[in-house]
Amino acid sequence: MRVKICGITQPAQAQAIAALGATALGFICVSASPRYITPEQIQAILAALPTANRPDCIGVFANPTLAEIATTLAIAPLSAIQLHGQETPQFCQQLRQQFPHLELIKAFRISSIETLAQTAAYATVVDTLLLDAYHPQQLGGTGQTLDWRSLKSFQPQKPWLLAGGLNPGNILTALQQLSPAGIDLSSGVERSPGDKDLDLVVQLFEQLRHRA
Ligand SMILES: O=C(O)c1ccccc1N[C@@H]1O[C@H](COP(=O)(O)O)[C@@H](O)[C@H]1O
Repeated sequence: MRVKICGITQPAQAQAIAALGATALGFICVSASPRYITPEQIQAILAALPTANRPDCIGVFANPTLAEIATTLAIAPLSAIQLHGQETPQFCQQLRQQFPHLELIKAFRISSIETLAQTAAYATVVDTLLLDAYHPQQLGGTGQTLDWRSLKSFQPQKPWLLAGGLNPGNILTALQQLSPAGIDLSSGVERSPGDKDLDLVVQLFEQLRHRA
């Protein structure tokens, strides 16, 4: 299972989290977020990571322009882009055409079970879907959980990642109910926004080992 730790801001924490077993690291490219880092800061983190068994490096954007993504990629060679705003399938298609080597992840902030239907329109234009909890004022990193039971019937045509308020204390409960291709954690493994708590990341992987 993929394990993405998001909201990384420090090279040493990125190295430690990769060594603990994270398969993906997320970098927040949304300037309004307290976890925002510049393309230059991302570049410094990528340079600190080992080249062998390197985790996927994912830039998280919300309603970006193609030019903004291109500028970021020119500085920081990310392997994937996560779109966390109201990006259309047409925009995803354009992004895919411009950057065919990138994994495209489309995030959906789910306010009700009915909103899951919108994911179908993206199945052919992205590689991976991601479900996060809805918050009226914040785009992400909210610490709010989804109603996992209501997602049991979610069987999309693409692999999907579960996000939203996951932490070492609730991850096994979530995974008893759902079988996503991966999980995505941010505020549930940090001391303050962008400052990851390595003890909590260790606890997360201990919990995941119990499941195996
Ligand atoms: O983390 C942020 O600050 C953020 C800002 C803008 C868009 C997305 C953001 N984070 C994403 O939120 C989810 C889960 O967060 P949490 O575990 O509930 O704290 C994750 O997909 C992050 O990529």
